[in-house]
Amino acid sequence: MPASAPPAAATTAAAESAPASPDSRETDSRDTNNVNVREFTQLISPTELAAEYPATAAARSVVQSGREQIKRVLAGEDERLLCVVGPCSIHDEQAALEYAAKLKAVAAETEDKLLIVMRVYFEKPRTTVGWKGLISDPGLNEKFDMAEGLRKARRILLEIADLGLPAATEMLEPITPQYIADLIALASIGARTTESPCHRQMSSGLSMPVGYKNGTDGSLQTALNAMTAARAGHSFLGIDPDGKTCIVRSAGNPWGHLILRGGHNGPNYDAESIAKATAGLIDDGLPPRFLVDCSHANSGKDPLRQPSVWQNVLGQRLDGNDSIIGMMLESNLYEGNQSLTPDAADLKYGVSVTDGCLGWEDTETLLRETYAKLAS
Ligand SMILES: O=C[C@H](O)[C@H](O)COP(=O)(O)O
Ligand SMILES: C=C(OP(=O)(O)O)C(=O)O
Repeated sequence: MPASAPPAAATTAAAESAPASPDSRETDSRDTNNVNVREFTQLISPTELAAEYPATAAARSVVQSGREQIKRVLAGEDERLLCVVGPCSIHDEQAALEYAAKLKAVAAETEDKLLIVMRVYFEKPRTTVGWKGLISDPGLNEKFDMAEGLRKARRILLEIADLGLPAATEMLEPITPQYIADLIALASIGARTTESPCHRQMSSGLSMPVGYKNGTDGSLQTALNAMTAARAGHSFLGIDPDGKTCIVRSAGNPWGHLILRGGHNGPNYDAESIAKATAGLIDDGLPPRFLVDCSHANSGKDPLRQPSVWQNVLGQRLDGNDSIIGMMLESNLYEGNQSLTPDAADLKYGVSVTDGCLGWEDTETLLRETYAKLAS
């Protein structure tokens, strides 16, 4: 400490004996609050965003009908196979819409046996660090223009709904649903957040069915507990449509379901794991019907292994196991994945920037083969 600086103890004694002025109170608060925050940036409210991109009657009808069809599959009242298919993450509007148009064509031709819902994932939960998705960083340039990210997400969802395709997404930030949930037919809570009380509470108020991945460690009970928790009503902190912080009082969401995605110890789509999941659901008083994610730890993150996982699970279903109500597939226009580039304009078109995906041609073949097997 320089010789001219006052001794700290003296400063403290003076501060203790003198009444605090408004200025010193402000200084005190700055010393202890938001120490590691660099900036707050106000965001457009959900109501304002919806006014910019209103849900058309046609889009609302696709979402409503998608939710109802999914609920019937979950309830065991509709025997079609629920196929949640699409990119690991959306980063390019044009590619997302090209993909959606292709998927819609297959969905229309196979709809008597398959209920196809497109993965339209805008929020990526990272194991450590990495691009967190289009809502967080729409420019893929670490500028984090989240107002623009939310705009893009809403616009893409509207365009996909206008094509007549229901959309599925992961709900990661508990703030996000107020901005886009009216356009989502199916939500999921990821393996990294299934154990989080905040996400369970959020799910209890969501308007659509919600799938819970098993934990990254493979833990089934984490997802079963999430289902039980989210079926109950909760009171929790959130935002309202005007973007004001508020107490949210939810009614509980009865449409929770399990998604098996494998774990650190390996896959969990084999017959023994499927039987264990069915028994676990029954033991916990939960409906014994679930999805299998053919990607992530079930494919060892090798996108080209997804078709064999899919065929295996489909085989179990064809053999009579109707606990399996559907599958999830990570698929994009083109196979594989790529690293981010300093300029997003240099990215390859239609290739994932997160997990590797199956390419469109193989995806279409898989869906059509599946249809043929179910129809025969
Ligand atoms: O589905 C996407 C990824 O598996 C998830 O976001 C985790 O990715 P990471 O382990 O590369 O961070
Ligand atoms: C992140 C995802 O999966 P998981 O939570 O299973 O890792 C995902 O499906 O995009």
